[in-house]
Amino acid sequence: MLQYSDSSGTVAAEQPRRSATYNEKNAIMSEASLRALPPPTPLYRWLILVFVSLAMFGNYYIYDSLWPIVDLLREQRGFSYQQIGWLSSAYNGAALLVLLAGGYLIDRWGTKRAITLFAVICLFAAVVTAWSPSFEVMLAGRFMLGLGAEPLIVAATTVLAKWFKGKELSFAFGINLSIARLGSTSADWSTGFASPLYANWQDPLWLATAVAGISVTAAILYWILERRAESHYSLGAAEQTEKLEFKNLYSFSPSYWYVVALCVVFYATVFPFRSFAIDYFQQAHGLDRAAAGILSSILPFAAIIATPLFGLWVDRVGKRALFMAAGSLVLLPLFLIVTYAPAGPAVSLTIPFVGSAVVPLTLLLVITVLGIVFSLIPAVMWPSVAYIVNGSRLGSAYALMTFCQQFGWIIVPLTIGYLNDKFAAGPENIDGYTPGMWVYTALASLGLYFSYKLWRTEQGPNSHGLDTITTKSAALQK
Ligand SMILES: C[C@H](NC(=O)[C@@H](N)CCCCN)C(=O)O
Repeated sequence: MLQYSDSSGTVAAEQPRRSATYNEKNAIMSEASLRALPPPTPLYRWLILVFVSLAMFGNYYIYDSLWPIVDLLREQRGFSYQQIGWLSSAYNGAALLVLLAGGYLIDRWGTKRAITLFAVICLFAAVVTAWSPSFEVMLAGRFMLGLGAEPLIVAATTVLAKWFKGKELSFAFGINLSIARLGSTSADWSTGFASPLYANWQDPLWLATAVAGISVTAAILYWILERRAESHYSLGAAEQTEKLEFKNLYSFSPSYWYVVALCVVFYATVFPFRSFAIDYFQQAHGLDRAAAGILSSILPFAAIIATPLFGLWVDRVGKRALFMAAGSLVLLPLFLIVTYAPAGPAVSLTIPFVGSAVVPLTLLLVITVLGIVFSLIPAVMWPSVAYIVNGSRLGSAYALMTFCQQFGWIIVPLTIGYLNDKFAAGPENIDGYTPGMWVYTALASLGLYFSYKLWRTEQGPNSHGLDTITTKSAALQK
């Protein structure tokens, strides 16, 4: 009879006839060698982080490579805004399907094989998206991207948890997310450093395919490193990846559901806004593509720097629910300012090796503030779940949150595309973009409502300490 440690650390008896999963076998093998081998060196841990994060870099680049060519797809291939919305939502449709099985596959194959396989799926997705002028083929490519990209993110998180648990886990998550966001930023910057490619819709997508190659290479290097580590270091028993489970949903507390609701409306606002932003800056504000790309890049670029800093700050001062409410409040007026406020004076922006842009001050300020909110809310929201949910159910809680996130994110691009088409949005009719901006504003007000409810709950007897637990208070409790 086999014995293995489950994620809560208890030893369970293996059921007869069920073959051991990859992690179970790994746990048994590492039990035997645990005493003989030294722990991995810090350098080895950080190398693992770099390769897994580079796999994420490619993943985020491919996802965002579509947005700088929205105008070309409309002009050269006659796509409507609604078809652009479908190209965005196809990713989420696939993610909804695969997230149900993702945890199982990662557990079965182990993260080495899973990350490489998902990176290869992303590479194929990039090829299919760039391949043919047919809308249906492109849609299939974006669907395939959802099948690879979202479970790759889950697998990467599993790797970080395994290598950094009890070490610098939050900081490692912050660095991982920053490198991933560099992928989004680079896709926006490609309008500058790769501007000759933007003569047609296809070449920027081939560039994305090349970046997908970086992702696969990084995944293979991670595989080699982790395999070497298994015989040189004691890695401890691998955690089992928790599955998405729909039973016992009711047992999560109201605070958890307020965080999930905030997550749904927050990402349903920011990600679709980014999808249409470069085209919007071109059509409604008269920027050229390179300037629109540079302006759009400020959002993920701000997040690269500010997300880890907000993480460190919040760990020191607590006040997590308050920070989420404050971020939601700041988000609320931004889309209306973009729509109704005067453009203000033109200001010049230069990004070394990328290019320069002259952009209206109002847009620059709004995107910068949006970038700060995009750093603050994710930096506080994702780690907050760990304070609300019991450790043994944390994996399920995150999987469920990511699953719910897709529902908002699938609907909004379709809605914005529909509204832009219905109101004939374009350079001759800038007002046609206004209904879409009101949709973002309505979602942001829901975000404010959910974060206020969370804050109120956390002030009362059912608090989980979101506003009170700090690194200092946690250390005193030990
Ligand atoms: C941490 C969070 N990640 C997600 O929301 C992922 N489910 C999807 C990311 C897709 C980006 N192209 C984030 O990025 O804030």
